[in-house]
Order: sequence, then C-alpha cells, then structure tokens
Amino acid sequence: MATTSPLIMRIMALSINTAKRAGCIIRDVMQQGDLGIVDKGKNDPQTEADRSAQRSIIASLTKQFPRIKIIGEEGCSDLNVCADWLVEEPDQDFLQQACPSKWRDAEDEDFVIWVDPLDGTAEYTQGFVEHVTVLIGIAVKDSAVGGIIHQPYYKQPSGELGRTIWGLKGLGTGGFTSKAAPEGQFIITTTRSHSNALHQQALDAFSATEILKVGGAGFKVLQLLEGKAHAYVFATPGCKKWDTCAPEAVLEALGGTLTDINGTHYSYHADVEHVNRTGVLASLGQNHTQLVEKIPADVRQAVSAKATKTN
Ligand SMILES: Nc1ncnc2c1ncn2[C@@H]1O[C@H](COP(=O)(O)O)[C@@H](O)[C@H]1OP(=O)(O)O
Ligand SMILES: [Mg+2]
Ligand SMILES: [Mg+2]
Ligand SMILES: [Mg+2]
Repeated sequence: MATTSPLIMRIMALSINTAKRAGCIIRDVMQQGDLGIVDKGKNDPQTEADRSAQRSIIASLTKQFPRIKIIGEEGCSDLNVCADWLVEEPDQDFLQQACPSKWRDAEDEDFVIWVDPLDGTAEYTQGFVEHVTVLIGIAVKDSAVGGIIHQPYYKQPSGELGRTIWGLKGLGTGGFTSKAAPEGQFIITTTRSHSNALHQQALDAFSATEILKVGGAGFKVLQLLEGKAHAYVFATPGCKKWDTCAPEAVLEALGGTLTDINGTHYSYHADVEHVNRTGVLASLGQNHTQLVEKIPADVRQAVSAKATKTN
C-alpha cells in the first residue's frame, strides 16, 4: 500500500475493498442456505453472515491499522481468518483522490472505525436482500467524517451484483449518481421492523404524501441520496453508532444532515454509548431544523425519557 497517502485516504481505500469482500461473504452464506440465526434480543437477529463478514472486515483493517480503535456490531471477533477473507489491497481509484486538508494530519489515535458488517439483518433473514448493506464509518475526533455503504445485492446494468458508495466530508461522494427528491411531495423512509406508538406519532406529524417502510439505516440513507425520499424518520432508540456513522458521513459529504430527532449530531468517540437513544432524523435538500420542529415537543421529550442505557 502507498504509505505516501494520508492515513484517512488509506483507511477509506482499504475499507472500500473490505466492504466489497464482506458483500461476497454475505451472498455466499445465503447461497449455502444455512443462515445460523441467533436471537440477540427482541427483533435483533444475528446470522453467520453478520459474524463472518465482521471477522473479515475487522481482521483486514486491524492488520493494516493495528493501532486504530475499531468497534464492530458483533463484538470481539476471532481475527484468525483464512487468507481469502483478508483484504490487503486498497481501492486504487480512491487513492488517486486529493485528501481534504482538514483530515490530512489525522493520526491513529484520532480515529474510531465503526463497523456494521450487515445492516438489515432482519430483512436478510426474510428475503428482502436488496435492503442489506455493509457499513464502515470513519470517525475523526468524535465526528462521522468518512463512510462506505456497500450493497451486496444491487444489480449493476452489466448484471454484476454489488455496488459500493463512499463519502468523505470535504471531498464528496462516489459510486452512485445523486438525484433530488420530487418537488411537491414529501416522502418519508422509515423502519419496517422496529415501529411503536410513539414513532407512529412522530411520523403522523409530517403529513407525508408517502411513507416507505424499508429495512436498515444504510438503505434508508441511500433512498435520500437517490431522491426516493425527502426524510428518514426513526423516533425511537434501537439504532446504534455503527448504523449511523457511515450513512451520516456519506449523506453529509453530499450536503445532507443526519441527527437525532432533536437536531443534535451524535458523537462517535470510542467511549460513547452505542445506542442512539434519541432516534434518527436525516434529510437531503430540506430545511432540517424545520423538520425537527415538525415533531411535536411532547413526542420528542417522551422518546428521550423512554430511552434506556443498553450499551
Ligand atoms: N430495536 C433494535 N434492536 C436492534 N437493532 C436495531 C433496532 N432498531 C434498529 N436496529 C438496527 O438499525 C437498523 C435500522 O433499523 P430499521 O430497519 O428498523 O429502521 C436495523 O437494521 C438494525 O441494524 P442491524 O440489522 O445491523 O442489526
Ligand atoms: Mg444487528
Ligand atoms: Mg445495522
Ligand atoms: Mg448489523
């Protein structure tokens, strides 16, 4: 690997290829047919694909960046992986990009890498595979700065499966074509598997013209990036830092905003509580503050009060 590129560029470039490799593992497990489902909690499944994809990602990133803190959804992983799962080549196209000056001097101890090896696990087990993404988020000093969103089941025009989207604040995004959401409508994208009465009250407050219920934080942010929705609303705890770090960075690299339902950005330092207690509100091309204000204050207070520490 070219050691001349700034550290953040090398992390992003290797993360792009590790996310792709994880996508292959996710497809392989599905094809082999035994998902090895374990229930981690209510509506919280884990499969062999989550476990194996995480091992591949964390082993690959740890080998190249042994001093960087990496936090994965599936806990401590066995890093003894077969050579086939170990990704050593960075994405060369990404390395050709110029590093934004703001991140050029960031060092090992400034980074936390948040890994969601398979976002949308419930949907994966139910056959809604197009909702599945691999998320690798790169935080610098507390903030979500870079992200990779890989879709293992995206069908390219060539017929090839898989698409990898990246975003780095100050540089921009790659891997897809952004589109503005339709004018004269207000389309919300939201959960299909983790709703409750309070969340429904928040949704109702928007008087949306359409509500899309899909799985995964990564897939919902993709719907914003591709102009299929105007806002992503999730007014309940449940999402974690590995769900939002990469999507937040990609969305904000394109000029959008991802916060909690009070309009406050989450922190992504190594010791932060994993659960995003006060939900998610994300938008692109909207007045984000006005969207926050649409959610009744009593609903926002109730969500905040209900949230319990579940790290
Ligand atoms: N109550 C919850 N328990 C566990 N994970 C949750 C919960 N709510 C949300 N998530 C995580 O956030 C993602 C987005 O949520 P939703 O699809 O409901 O909007 C889910 O796919 C899941 O990530 P994962 O699939 O990686 O476990
Ligand atoms: Mg999970
Ligand atoms: Mg997730
Ligand atoms: Mg996951």
